[in-house]
Amino acid sequence: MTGLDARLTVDRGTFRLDVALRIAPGEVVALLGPNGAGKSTALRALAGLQPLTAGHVRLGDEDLGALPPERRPIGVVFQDYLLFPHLSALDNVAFGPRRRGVGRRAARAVALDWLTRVGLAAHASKRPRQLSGGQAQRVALARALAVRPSLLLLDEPLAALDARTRLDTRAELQRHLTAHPGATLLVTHDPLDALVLADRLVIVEGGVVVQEGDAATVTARPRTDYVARLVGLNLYRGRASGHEVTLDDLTLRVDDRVDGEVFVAFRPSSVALYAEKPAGSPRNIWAATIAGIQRHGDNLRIELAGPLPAAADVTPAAAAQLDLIPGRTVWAAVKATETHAYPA
Ligand SMILES: Nc1ncnc2c1ncn2[C@@H]1O[C@H](COP(=O)(O)OP(=O)(O)OP(=O)(O)O)[C@@H](O)[C@H]1O
Repeated sequence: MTGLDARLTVDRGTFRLDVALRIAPGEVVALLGPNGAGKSTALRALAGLQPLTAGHVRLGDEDLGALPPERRPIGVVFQDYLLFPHLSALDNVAFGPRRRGVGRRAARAVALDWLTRVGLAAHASKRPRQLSGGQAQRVALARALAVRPSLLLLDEPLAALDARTRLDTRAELQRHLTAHPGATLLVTHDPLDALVLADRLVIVEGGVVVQEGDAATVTARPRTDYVARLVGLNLYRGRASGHEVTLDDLTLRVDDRVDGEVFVAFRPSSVALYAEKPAGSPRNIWAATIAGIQRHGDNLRIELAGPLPAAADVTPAAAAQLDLIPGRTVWAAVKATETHAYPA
């Protein structure tokens, strides 16, 4: 198997996508980004469904640029699975091998093998409309893998599924991706899909890559507001000198020793709220206005406005005691040891 080396430049009206992507054989890369960032455009460009303005798509030594979509050694799973409605599950999966010149019987044998691997051998003769959403998605995966693609493209493969089915299908997908010897690109909105399924994250915003790396690094050191929200951290940019970081309206004391332009991040659960200003404390303390309150798992997530816009997680009991209502002023505190500062 060979890896992917792509430079994708695509102009679509006023939007320009310009990203470089390398994926090693066996590696799973998640492409994450907000709506309109260019994820689908990148996937379609790799599949040959969207012409490049400039750049290249190579798999090992092979240049795919001149190949039409159906001749590319690529398997694609779309969000809405796009199975052929008039073909059985078996023939849907056999379609790829048949198209690549495999005889009818042999193609069906390959298809049955793949349906067995995704646990659907008993449903081989069913039409797509007789399958559940999760089953149809597994048939789509079997169909994509049946051609043994050098590059597997997954476009929001779990987005159309309900929560329970999603959990099961994600676990199953993980098994198949681990076994897949080729490169995989997973386009997703869902940080959980990315963290569970991918070896590496590539984050695009406005058509360019804003951050990439393994999950541990990206989640510990977000570099944009979008990434910070994705991983659930408060994020600020400022100027550091020693253990002090000067932000727009506030100076934060941090544990890390840093100098120059830095990011400071901390968890919403690290922010404590008080009705009265806590006295004699080594913590960072600032006055904040409650801008919003939302449920967040078992806790409440409080949106704070003021000199340091932040999210704070508090227990419902604490919220009741503090009488947290929108518009109220509270004191927020975070310990230096709960912050994380790193070069910008
Ligand atoms: N048919 C089109 N013609 C012109 N511009 C388009 C077209 N489709 C999309 N775009 C532009 O391309 C940009 C990227 O769209 P794309 O669908 O790739 O984003 P995305 O990251 O996949 O978003 P989403 O998560 O919403 O699917 C959009 O901002 C949009 O302005």
